[in-house]
Amino acid sequence: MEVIIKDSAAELATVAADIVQRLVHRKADAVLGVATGSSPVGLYDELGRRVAAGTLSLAGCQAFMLDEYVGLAADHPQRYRNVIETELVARTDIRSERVHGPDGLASDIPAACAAYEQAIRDAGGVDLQVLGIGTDGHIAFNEPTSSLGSRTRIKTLARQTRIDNARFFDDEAQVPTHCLTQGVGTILEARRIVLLAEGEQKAEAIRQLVEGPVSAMWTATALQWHPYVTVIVDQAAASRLALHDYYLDVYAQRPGWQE
Ligand SMILES: N[C@@H]1[C@@H](O)[C@H](O)[C@@H](COP(=O)(O)O)O[C@@H]1O
Repeated sequence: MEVIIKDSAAELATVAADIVQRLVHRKADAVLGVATGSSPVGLYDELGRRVAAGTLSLAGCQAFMLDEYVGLAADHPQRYRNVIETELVARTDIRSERVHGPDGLASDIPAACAAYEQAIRDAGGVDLQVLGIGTDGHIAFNEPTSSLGSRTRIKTLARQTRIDNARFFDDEAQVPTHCLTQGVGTILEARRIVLLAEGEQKAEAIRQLVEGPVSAMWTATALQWHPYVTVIVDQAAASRLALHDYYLDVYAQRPGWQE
C-alpha cells in the first residue's frame, strides 16, 4: 500500500488528479469508480480545471458510483446520483448518461443490486476507484462487520454514519436508514484504488487501514489485500501512523517510472 502525505487539500487533489489524468491519457475510455462525500470534491474540482484548460477530457470515460441512499426522492439534493451530477458531471465533460449508480428507488432491490454488479462487469470492470473513508473505517457504505467478500447489496447505516452525514441534511432524522452499496469484494476488483482522507477525525480510520490488522470492524482494512492502493492523506489524517516517516521517505524516493 502506498501512502502519500501532503500538507494541503490542494496538494491532495493535485496528486489524485495526476493519477486520473495519467490513466485517461493512456486509456481514453477508462472506467472510473467515483465516490461521494466531501473527500473527493477537491479532486473533482481539479479535474474540472484541467478539462476547462483543455489538458484532460473525461468524455470517453464511464463512471460507476459506489453507493446510494435508499428511498430518497429522485430530485432530493442529497441523493448521491444528484450529488455526483453537481460535483463531477457539472464540473467536467464526463457525460451524464455514462455515469451509473445503484438504484435506491428500485422496487426489487436484490435484482437492482445484481443488475448493478452485471453493469460493472459488462463495462470491463473499474480501472480506477476513488474512495473516501468513514470515521468508522467504512468504504462506500460497508459498515463495521460487513463481509469482506460482500457484493452490492442493501445495508443499514450505522448510527455514527448517520450522525456524520447529518451535516448534509436538516437533521439526523432526515438521513435515510438504509443504502445500497458496492460490497468490499466488489471494490477490491477495481484494478487500482486511490483513497483520499483529510482531517484529524479520519486519523484512527487511516491508522487502522494502513497499519491495523485486517478486520471486518474496519472494512477499509480489506484494502491491504489489494495489490495497488494509493492512500493520499493530509498531516492530520496521517497523525496516528507509526511509520509516518517511512512513508515520506518512500514517496521522496519514488522511482520516476512508477505510475
Ligand atoms: N458513503 C460515503 C462514503 O463513500 C464516504 O467515503 C464517506 C466519507 O465521507 P466524507 O468524505 O464526506 O468524509 O461518507 C459516506 O459515508
